[in-house]
Amino acid sequence: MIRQSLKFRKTVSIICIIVLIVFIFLVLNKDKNYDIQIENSHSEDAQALSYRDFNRPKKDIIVPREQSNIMDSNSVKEEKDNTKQELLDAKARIELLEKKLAILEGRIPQKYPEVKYLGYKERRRILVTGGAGFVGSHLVDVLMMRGHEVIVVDNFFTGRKRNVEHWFGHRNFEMIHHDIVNPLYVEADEIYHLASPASPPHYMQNPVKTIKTNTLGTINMLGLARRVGAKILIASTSEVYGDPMVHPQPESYWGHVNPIGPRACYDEGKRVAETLAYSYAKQENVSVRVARIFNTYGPRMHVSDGRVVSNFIMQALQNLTITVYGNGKQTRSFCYVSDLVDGLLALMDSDYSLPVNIGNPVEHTIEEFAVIIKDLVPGCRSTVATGAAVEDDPQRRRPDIAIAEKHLHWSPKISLQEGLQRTIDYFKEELSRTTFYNNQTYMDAKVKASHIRN
Ligand SMILES: O=c1ccn([C@@H]2O[C@H](COP(=O)(O)OP(=O)(O)O[C@H]3OC[C@@H](O)[C@H](O)[C@H]3O)[C@@H](O)[C@H]2O)c(=O)[nH]1
Repeated sequence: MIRQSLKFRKTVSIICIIVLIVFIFLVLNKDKNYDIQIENSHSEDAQALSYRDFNRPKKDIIVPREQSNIMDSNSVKEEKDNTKQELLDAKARIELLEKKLAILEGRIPQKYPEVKYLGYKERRRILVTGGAGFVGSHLVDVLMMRGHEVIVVDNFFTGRKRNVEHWFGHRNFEMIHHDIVNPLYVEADEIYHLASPASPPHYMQNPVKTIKTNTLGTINMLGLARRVGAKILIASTSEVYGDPMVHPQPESYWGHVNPIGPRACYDEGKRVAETLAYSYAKQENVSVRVARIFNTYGPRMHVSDGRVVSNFIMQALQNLTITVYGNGKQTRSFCYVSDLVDGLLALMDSDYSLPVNIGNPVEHTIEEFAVIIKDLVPGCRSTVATGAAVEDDPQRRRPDIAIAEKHLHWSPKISLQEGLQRTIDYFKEELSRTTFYNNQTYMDAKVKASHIRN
C-alpha cells in the first residue's frame, strides 16, 4: 500500500515537471515571436527612412502594437510631406541657379569674335581713351576685328568693363584702369581720345571733373601724341554750337554758348579741347583730327544714362509716363552708333584735319520722338507728358554733313526706325537682367504690373 502510494506521487510530480517545462517553453516562444514582429516593423520603418536619416536607432521605446502602427503611419505621412516640400524647394533653387548660369555663360564668350590677321607693317597699336564707354567700346570692337592692337584706357566713371569683357585675354587687347587727368606713358600709333562723360546729367554732376577731363586730359593725350608721334582724333561735340543761331549747323559756325551756364563745363571744355588740338598741331606738328559728334544712340547705353533715347525707351518698356522736358518743340537729329563709328574711322584715315560734323541729319522734335518710340514698343500704354524746361537747352540741332560726305565719303546708313528697334531690343534685355537681379524676372515684373493694372 505504502509502495503504491509512493509510485503514484512520483508519477504526479513527473507530470507536473513536464507541464511546467511545456508552459515555460510556450511562454518563452511567445516572447520571442513578439520581439521578431516588433523588430520587423522597425526594419520597414528604417528602410523607409534610411535615405534621409541612416543613423536613426533601430529600436525605439516599445509601445503596444496597435498604438505603434498608428504612430508609424502618421510619421511616415509627415515624412513624405516634408520630403515633397524639400524636393519642391530644391527644384526652385536649381531653376534659380540655372538662370544665373545662363546669364554668366552669355557674358563669357566661348571664343573671341573673328579677328582679321594683319602683318606687322599694316598692324597699328591704337589707344582708345574712354574705350569701355558706350561709343568707345563699339569703336574698340571694329578696331579689334580689323586686326589692330588696341589699348583701352578708362577710369570707369561712366564706362563699364562689361562693354569690352568679350576681348579680355585676347593677345591684341589690353585694358588700363587709369584717369587721363594724370599723364600716361604708353606706345601708340593712333589715339582716339573719347574719354569724357557725355550725358548732360552726368557731366553736370561733377562739372569740375568734366572740365579737367576735357582740358588736362586732352593736354595729356596731345602730349603723348607728340612724344610718340601718334595721330590723334579728338571727340568733340555738337554742343560747341551751344543753342545755335544758324540752322542746320555747318562746321564754319562759331556757336552760341553760355560760358557760365550749367552746360558750360562740357561745351566750353570741348571748345578748349579743340583749341588745344589745333595749338598742338601748329606749334608741335601733331597730326590731329576733330570729330563734332551729334546725338548718338544704340546698344550699350546705360539704362540710367539720362539722355533722351535711354529715358524714353526705358519709360515706354515699363509703361511709365514719357517725360518731355519743356514744350517738346526743341529738335534733335539722332545717329546710330555704328554709323558714328564708321565716321570716326573714316576721319582718322583721311587727310582732312579741320573739324568734321558726324551725325544724322534727319531731324525730329522731341515731342515727335516720344511718339515714335511709343509706337515702336509693342503694347506700350505710356502717356506723353510735358514738364519743366531744362536751363540753356539748345532749341534746334541738325548737322550739316557736306564736309563728311565730300572728304570722308561718309553718310549715315541706319534709319531711325531700324536703329531704335535694335536699341529697344537691347534695353529689353537690360531690363530683364536688372529685374532678375532684383529677384524677379522681367516676365514676373510684367505679370505683376498687369495684375496691378487689371
Ligand atoms: O527724359 C528726357 C531727356 C531729355 N529730354 C530732352 O531731349 C533733348 C535731348 O537731350 P539729351 O539729354 O539726350 O542730349 P542733348 O542734346 O541735350 O545733349 C547731347 O548733345 C550731344 C552730345 O554731344 C551729348 O551726348 C549730349 O550732351 C533735350 O531737349 C532734352 O531736354 C527730354 O525731353 N526728356
